[in-house]
Order: sequence, then structure tokens, then C-alpha cells
Amino acid sequence: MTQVLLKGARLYGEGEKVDVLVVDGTIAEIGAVAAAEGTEVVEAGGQVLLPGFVDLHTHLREPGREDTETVDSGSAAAALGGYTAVFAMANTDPVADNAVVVEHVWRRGRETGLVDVHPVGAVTVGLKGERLAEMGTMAKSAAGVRLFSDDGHCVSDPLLMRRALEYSTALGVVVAQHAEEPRLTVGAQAHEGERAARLGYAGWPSSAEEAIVARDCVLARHAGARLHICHVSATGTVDVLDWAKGLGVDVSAEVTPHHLLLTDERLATYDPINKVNPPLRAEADVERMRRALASGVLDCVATDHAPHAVQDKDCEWDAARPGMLGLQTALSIVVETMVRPGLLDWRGVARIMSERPAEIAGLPDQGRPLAVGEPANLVLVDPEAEWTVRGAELASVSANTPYEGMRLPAVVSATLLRGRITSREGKIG
Ligand SMILES: NC(=O)N[C@@H](CC(=O)O)C(=O)O
Ligand SMILES: [Zn+2]
Ligand SMILES: [Zn+2]
Repeated sequence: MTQVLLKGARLYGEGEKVDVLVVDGTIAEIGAVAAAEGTEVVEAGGQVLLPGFVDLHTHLREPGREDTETVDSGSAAAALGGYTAVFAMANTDPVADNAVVVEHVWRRGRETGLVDVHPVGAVTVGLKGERLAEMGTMAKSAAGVRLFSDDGHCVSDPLLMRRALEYSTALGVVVAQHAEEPRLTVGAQAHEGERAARLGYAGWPSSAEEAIVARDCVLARHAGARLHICHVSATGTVDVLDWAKGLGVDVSAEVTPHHLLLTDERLATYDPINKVNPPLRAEADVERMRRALASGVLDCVATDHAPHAVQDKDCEWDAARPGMLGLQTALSIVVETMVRPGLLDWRGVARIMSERPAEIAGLPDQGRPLAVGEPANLVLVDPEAEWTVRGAELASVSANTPYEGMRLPAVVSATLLRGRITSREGKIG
């Protein structure tokens, strides 16, 4: 029997301090609990207790680019960031478009044991957008794939997307779309607008995102399918989602921490650390992302944690790969952009970082209420503490954080996966 006692935590940051006793992976008691012999005690000191975070969008780079991230290093970053489950995107090498690769990633996650690693299956073979991958085989494999995405690429062929949505309904899984009409983003480098024009970047129009989201909502409606939209970045996309949800379309959407904080104002330095897909957009877009996340039109935050090697980032803009680290900074950015301005309370944080993503992916044991009998997937947050981001000190193999040197609010003090401490005071396990 393993026992952990969280002494003096505030559930969802509300009410009086309580003790939470965890026995064999389950919340056994909440109230005033004395520590029995052999119990590991975590002094919570009035800190905020939330259900462990769930990331629907992580790039772990294994197999193929272990020089930039591995299941081990990415799991460590996740545990330190307060996550108890992550979805590992399929754009690996080889691509996760078959049962062998998804089972490999799933098994590696289990071996590491710091966070539940759920492989995302590719929608199309080799992410080529030409023919459907064997979604059913991946869904029925040991990895039990629940989420399918060609992320990095858009499933732009409407017929293929329609078929994928139809299959997903039959299989009880979800297709997550990287919404980018490729005909509108040929050569695109930065959010299309006045700033890109002035700096001489080829423009990346918001309509490339909006058009695919609108099309896919229509397709999902006719297929009676669930649809998930990756990394929403544009104001117009929120309008489309609002419209579709109003019609009863079963669509959900995520926003990244960087699209809640950063704008294309950063591009003046030409530093590719700020290059990301979709691009950093305008102030008005950032404002809208925050409001839409608060109101629920955007369902959740997903990191799009995208590690890249130095040589793929520290080069000229056009040659650099898009993407930035996210797992260890996500909570702090959410606190900075949503909690501090009063747009979300801690219950809201639990909703967008744990409960909604768990629901969207259909994870029965994540995003659960903080209550007796529930699985102890938990994160303890110090809301008063601050920290300074140093890429070199993050657990990822890569260091491409856009927040280098920034002072951010809120620190993850402990993460528990089924009652086992996976991170504590910034250290693993
Ligand atoms: N977001 C990014 O800019 N890059 C992602 C791919 C993706 O999420 O589209 C990557 O795999 O590096
Ligand atoms: Zn993407
Ligand atoms: Zn991605």
C-alpha cells in the first residue's frame, strides 16, 4: 500500500485548507487527516490543488528525432509542467500511421511512467494526404488510439476529410484538424498584415485557417461526426466556431499558450524562435483568443510543444522550422493571460487544462473531480511564486522557448500520476 498525504491544500483554490489522503492511486479521504506511519507527506501550505493537466497536442519526436526530444525527456517536461496525460502527435519518422509505431510510442510512455502518453494516429498514410491510414487497426491496437491527426499538415482534400470523419464516427474516435488551406499559404512566413508587409515577410492569411474550419464544420455536421480543431489563432475562426456550435455541430477547439500571449510584434527581430505554425497574429487576435477561451467557444489549452534542434532554429527565418516548446510554461502563461486579468478562476483553469481535454479525448480517468474515490491524477500549484524561464534548464532536449528570460507567475510544486509523485519542487519523481 502506498500513501501520500497532501497537507493543507485548497481544492480549486477555493475555501479552507484541507488534507487530501491518497491511497493506492485513489483519493481516499478529504478533510483533517493525520499522517499514518509510512505516509509520504507533501506540505501544501494553502496552495491550489487541481486535477492533473491533459495536453491534446504534444510533439515528442520519437521515433526519428531523438536529438530534439524523446518520450523520456518530453514526459519529464510534462510531469514538471503539471501534466498527467499527453497526446503525442503523429509527425514522427517513421510516421505514426500504423499499429507498430503507435504501440511503440505507447509502450515507451509506459516504461517511462511519468505521464500517460497517448499516441495520436495519422489520418493519412505518411501524412501525405493521399489515402487514409488504417485508423481502425490503430484504434484497436494495444495503444488504443483515440485521436487522429495529420498535424503539421492539413487534411486538405475534402473527400478524404469526409471519409476520415465518417470512419471516426464508426470507430468512436476523434479527428483533430491542423486547419491550413495549403493553397493559401504557399511560401507564407508571417501573419498577413501590415507588419509582415513592412518587414518583407510573405503573408499567411487568417482565411487559410478560417476556410478549413468552416468547411470541416460543414463536413462534420453532415457526417454526424465529432471534430477537433488544433491551435486556433485567428479571430475569424472563433466566429466560425461560434456559428457552428450554435448550429449544434459537435466541434471542439484548442488554443496554444503562445497564441494567448505573443503577437507578430515579436517578428521585428527576425529571430526564428518566434516562427510557429499557425503564425503569431495581431493584438486583436490575441484578445479574442482570451475572451473565447473564457466563454467556452474555445474549449481548452493545448501546448503544441514543438521541440527543434539548434540548427533548425538558429538560422535564417525562411529556413527555420516552425514550433516552440510549451509543456513547462503552459500553466504560467495561462495564469499570466487568463487568471491575473480575471478572465478565469482556478476552476476555469481546471476546466480548460484538464476536464475539457480529457472529455474531448474520452479519457475516463483524467480530468476527474477532486473527490473521494476518484483517481489521484493531481497537480499542486503555488499561485504566488514566480520563476524565470531558462531554455537550457528545461527538461526538454531542445531549448527553443520564446519565453527565455521572462519572469512568469505560478509554479508547479507537485504532480501525482495515479497517486505516485512524478514531479516535486521542480525535480522529477
Ligand atoms: N506548430 C509548429 O509550428 N510545428 C509543429 C507542427 C504543427 O503543429 O503544425 C511541429 O511539428 O514542429
Ligand atoms: Zn499543427
Ligand atoms: Zn503541432
